[in-house]
Amino acid sequence: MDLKEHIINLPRKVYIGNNILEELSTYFAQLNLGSPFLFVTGPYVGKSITKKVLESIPQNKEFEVMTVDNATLDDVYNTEETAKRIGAKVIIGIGGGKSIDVAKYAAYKINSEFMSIPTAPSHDGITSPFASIKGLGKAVSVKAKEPVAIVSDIEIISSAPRRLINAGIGDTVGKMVAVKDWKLASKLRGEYYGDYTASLALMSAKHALMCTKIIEKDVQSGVRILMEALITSGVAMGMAGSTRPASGSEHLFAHAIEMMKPDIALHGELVGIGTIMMAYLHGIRWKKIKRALMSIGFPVRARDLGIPDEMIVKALTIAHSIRPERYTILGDRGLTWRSAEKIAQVTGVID
Ligand SMILES: NC(=O)C1=CN([C@@H]2O[C@H](COP(=O)(O)OP(=O)(O)OC[C@H]3O[C@@H](n4cnc5c(N)ncnc54)[C@H](OP(=O)(O)O)[C@@H]3O)[C@@H](O)[C@H]2O)C=CC1
Ligand SMILES: O=C(CO)COP(=O)(O)O
Ligand SMILES: [Zn+2]
Repeated sequence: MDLKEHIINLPRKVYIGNNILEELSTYFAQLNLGSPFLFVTGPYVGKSITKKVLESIPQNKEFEVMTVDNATLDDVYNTEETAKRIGAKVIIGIGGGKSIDVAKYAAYKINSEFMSIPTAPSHDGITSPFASIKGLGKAVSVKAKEPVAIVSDIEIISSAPRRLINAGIGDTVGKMVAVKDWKLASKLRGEYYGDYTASLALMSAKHALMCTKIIEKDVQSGVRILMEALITSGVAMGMAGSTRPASGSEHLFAHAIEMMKPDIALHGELVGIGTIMMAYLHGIRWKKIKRALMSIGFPVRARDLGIPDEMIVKALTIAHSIRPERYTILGDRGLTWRSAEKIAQVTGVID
């Protein structure tokens, strides 16, 4: 048994409920977090949700707000500089995955606290200690800071556009494939397989499937289940000390598309499509996953997202090379053009 030191950093508190963003100052006090605070937000969320949140911060607390358009190294650098200039004690990401990742990585760089305030349930970076930053020379996420707390206001999150909610379901069902890939790597390569963290990731995927049955009738209940699933998946990554439980071949496909055409679709949308195809390769119930996604209006065809068929096939053929150290069903040599085309056609992703 490998008894090497393994340190797990987890969030101290998860606040979840309706209209709880008004309580932010109370949470700062409960967590003993001093000001100045630096809020990192996006252009849309900044003008709407963040503006409202700031109204509830007491006048004696110092804070500054930064707006980031993207999650690039430049955005991180600007955030770091601002945080140093104002002596920020906490960097707070408020918005979608990009704002949260910039805040998370900047906090890691300057060793300040990081707080996560998601405004959409579109990804599982909400709790994870990893960040996806463009410009680091990697398509995949890197180690960053775990959140001291997560504040999940279900009222706000469930009002996010349906596309963002569906993307979160796509990111989460992907764990079914990710865990299969991990098990395979353990069998074929002797890689360490963490049963406990794999179970957590799998449970989050099952909850995402459950969410597809509820969300049409009751958005708030569906989103609450989804948020718990996203938080659980993030915790699984934190415990594993790697994104292994949450990212396998389905993510490699998504990263391959993102490399070729950044921002062509939401992260979770690409992961959802990747999940259907990789579940087919693994011989697991890909039709059930596809049906569940279709039932919520999730874009399951390349053309629904405006992605050319050739790009899907190309992504399938290069996906294995993105993170060669993480063995998946794609193997070391990847798929041939013909087999990739067939997989995409059989699963109905392309015509
Ligand atoms: N760290 C990790 O482990 C993980 C990181 N990721 C990363 O996260 C990113 C994907 O996150 P995602 O959220 O999909 O994309 P974005 O952060 O790009 O957000 C998509 C859009 O949704 C908007 N938005 C957010 N909340 C609301 C709301 N309540 N109402 C209306 N619009 C809203 C954002 O506005 P605005 O313009 O104001 O930002 C943005 O325009 C990728 O960069 C991906 O790599 C994904 C999974 C895991
Ligand atoms: O998106 C992620 C988990 O959902 C992170 O995965 P990567 O480590 O592949 O970037
Ligand atoms: Zn993901």
